[in-house]
Amino acid sequence: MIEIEGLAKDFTLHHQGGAVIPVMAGARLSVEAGECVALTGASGAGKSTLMRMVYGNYLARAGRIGVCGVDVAQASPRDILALRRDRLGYVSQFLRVVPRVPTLEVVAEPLLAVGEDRDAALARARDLLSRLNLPEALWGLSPTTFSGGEQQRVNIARGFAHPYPAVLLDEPTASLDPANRDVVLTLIEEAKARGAAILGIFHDAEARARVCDHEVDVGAFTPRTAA
Ligand SMILES: Nc1ncnc2c1ncn2[C@@H]1O[C@H](COP(=O)(O)OP(=O)(O)OP(=O)(O)O)[C@@H](O)[C@H]1O
Repeated sequence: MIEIEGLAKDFTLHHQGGAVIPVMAGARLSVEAGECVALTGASGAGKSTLMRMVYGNYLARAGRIGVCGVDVAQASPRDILALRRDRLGYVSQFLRVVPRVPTLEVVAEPLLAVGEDRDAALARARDLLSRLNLPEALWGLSPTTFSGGEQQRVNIARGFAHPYPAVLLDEPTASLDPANRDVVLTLIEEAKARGAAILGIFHDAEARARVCDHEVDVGAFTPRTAA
């Protein structure tokens, strides 16, 4: 489902004399269907950089990033957008909200994008928002003014609306109370049970112990020259 081999990344600092900083080399990992793999390693080890390469936001210098039959390292922007629509979900810590779009639509949108029936998409959105304890009074409002934790729950509902075969999670329980954290971990378990391959960053060790099958220490891929 997710197969990474020989992945390398340099950052070129164009505003600092073009200095080239090698941050990753020889990265490899695989996530099978129904598995959740946690990226670990010290701050600055490259966890977020690796996730951004898998999602196609950062270009790799070398290597292969196979996601559901697409090599993201080589794919065209159009193929990456199609992959994100149908097969690869991403729950970041922060919601990027389109102004004036009501919460229910924000959550249903990924389902509508793959051609799901509108009533079914809205029903799924309502179900997720109520499981995540977002008050019904907020569903018709844009999430722009919501609290950090409310926005994170809208983002999680949106990320779990469509049953993507591959999912990236960036600290999905970061600003949640224990009850909502438990709901999110249950959503992750349900996604695994339906065969999703999940790659995530979890600073919450208990969450990692509950849902993750393996850990990959990204520090092992830090080039010596950058250490
Ligand atoms: N856009 C960028 N330009 C230059 N260097 C970058 C950029 N993004 C990340 N880096 C560098 O790449 C390295 C890895 O950063 P990254 O954010 O991936 O680490 P991380 O493991 O996610 O850290 P944290 O746990 O603190 O979030 C760091 O040395 C960082 O300074």
